[in-house]
Amino acid sequence: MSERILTPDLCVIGAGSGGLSVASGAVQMGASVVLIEAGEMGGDCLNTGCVPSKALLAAGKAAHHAAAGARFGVTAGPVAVDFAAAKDHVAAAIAAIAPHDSVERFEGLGVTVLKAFARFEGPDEVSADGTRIRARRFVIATGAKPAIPPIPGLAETPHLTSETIFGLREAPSRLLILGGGAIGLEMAQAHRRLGCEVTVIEADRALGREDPELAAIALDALRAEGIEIVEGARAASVGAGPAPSGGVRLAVEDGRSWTGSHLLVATGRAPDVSGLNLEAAGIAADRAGVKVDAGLRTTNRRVYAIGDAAAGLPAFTHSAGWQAGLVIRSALFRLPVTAETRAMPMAVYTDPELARVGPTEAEARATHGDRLEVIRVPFAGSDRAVAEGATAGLLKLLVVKGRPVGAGIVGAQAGELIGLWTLAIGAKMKLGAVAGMIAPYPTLGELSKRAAGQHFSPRLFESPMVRRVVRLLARLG
Ligand SMILES: Cc1cc2nc3c(=O)[nH]c(=O)nc-3n(C[C@H](O)[C@H](O)[C@H](O)COP(=O)(O)OP(=O)(O)OC[C@H]3O[C@@H](n4cnc5c(N)ncnc54)[C@H](O)[C@@H]3O)c2cc1C
Ligand SMILES: NC(=O)c1ccc[n+]([C@@H]2O[C@H](COP(=O)([O-])OP(=O)(O)OC[C@H]3O[C@@H](n4cnc5c(N)ncnc54)[C@H](O)[C@@H]3O)[C@@H](O)[C@H]2O)c1
Repeated sequence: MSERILTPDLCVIGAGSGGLSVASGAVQMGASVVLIEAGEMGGDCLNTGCVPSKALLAAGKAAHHAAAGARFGVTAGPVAVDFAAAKDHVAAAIAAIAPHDSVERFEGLGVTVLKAFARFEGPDEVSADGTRIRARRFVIATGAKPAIPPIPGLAETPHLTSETIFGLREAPSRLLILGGGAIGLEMAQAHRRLGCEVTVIEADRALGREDPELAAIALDALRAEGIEIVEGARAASVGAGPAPSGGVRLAVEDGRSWTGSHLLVATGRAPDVSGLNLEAAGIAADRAGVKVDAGLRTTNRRVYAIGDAAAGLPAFTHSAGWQAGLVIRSALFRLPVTAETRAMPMAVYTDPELARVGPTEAEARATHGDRLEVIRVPFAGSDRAVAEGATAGLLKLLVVKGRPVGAGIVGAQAGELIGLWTLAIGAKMKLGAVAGMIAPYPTLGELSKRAAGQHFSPRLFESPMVRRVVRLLARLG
């Protein structure tokens, strides 16, 4: 049988958040596109990442609210959790979104989809299950995999990762979670609220990349729900738990140990470029991922890399989607692009949520020194937060010369609230625009207006000059 040879404008490897966005955008703008996917269409986000994690958190939230109505004068009977039914909700959420990412939809758009594993055969050729693709441009969008640390005993001990935990049909009675980052804490709260005992063991600081003042509010809330979060505890060994209960035993460097029915390893993710034969195409990569320049080109100028597979870029679905847009501009329209992450937001979807755009206070202080102004607005000052009993929260705004450079929010709806600051920072708006905005009352959105207003209040309310002008005008009648 002779080999099939395809010669599209664009060949995209990986049909996850990044690859799907490039393929659909490019084909709808008239490019011929081949999209190659070895696993499930939709990649990590749809199948083992964002969607199942947010669906499981939603199930946990339902259980929590059912049990927490007494302060509103609402009580029901004892709350019963059917863990398998919660997993049915997770599966239903994936199934509802899957058609949007499906082979059928993409072929309907005109993309040639190959369900196969891709590897480079040379600088301008990729092969996939007997098909050779010689494209004008290639995009590597192969994502990342859970990174499993070399802890003695871990490889031999059954453990879960984000790729397997959503498949559990029975609730773990006692879940140990290694790693207090986004995955560890989202999974901790979802499982705790669905009735599991949960301990999180973190080598450093939980939510360690976030502002400690904001992280502390989220961590206090999680601890108050009964989640044990142990910080500064680096795992030293893993093995079977004591008979007869068995399970898993995890020991940390200072000698303490915990036993659990299950262990989730959530210690970060590693770019997935194995088997791509990058050397054949002259593409440099290391443990951080495929090396890219500011225009997302690899060391082979025909080839771009985006998303979790690319080194040094924020590893989120919205980040991969935004990079896809840049690649389309560069590859199809030959316009110069720069992957500048100044206005890249992030959110951790625990309750309360924690969201940020721009640097943390410490990072901004290192860059701007004394020019940095820090404005804090507690959620307790929001009438809406009081009405809803959601006063645990803080908005922290970082300002330099009258413009916002960063915002961090912990509290209800933080992931939604960060949108305004993402726009303001991205568009380099002045704070006056946000201070002058009319926010509906009572909304949490008023917190943003109030933060911007706080920048002006000393200049308005404590200024002798303003007082003199007002008195003068009053005398003039
Ligand atoms: C538990 C969890 C929760 C998350 N929650 C969020 C969230 O709430 N918000 C958010 O923004 N991000 C979240 N993320 C991160 C998000 O899922 C990733 O950043 C995003 O999926 C990266 O997209 P990508 O296109 O780079 O890779 P992926 O979506 O992983 O897609 C890569 C695809 O490439 C395929 N592939 C790999 N190698 C080959 C090959 N050689 N040939 C053919 N195909 C190949 C893979 O099978 C895969 O389908 C979460 C991640 C996890 C694990
Ligand atoms: N809401 C979201 O946007 C969201 C949710 C989940 C995942 N994600 C993406 O997935 C990525 C991976 O998430 P993650 O939580 O696995 O990684 P992470 O890097 O955010 O956190 C991993 C944590 O594990 C700790 N750790 C590492 N080795 C350890 C050891 N031996 N013992 C104890 N602790 C150890 C680290 O100190 C770190 O705090 C995130 O960075 C993010 O890009 C995003």
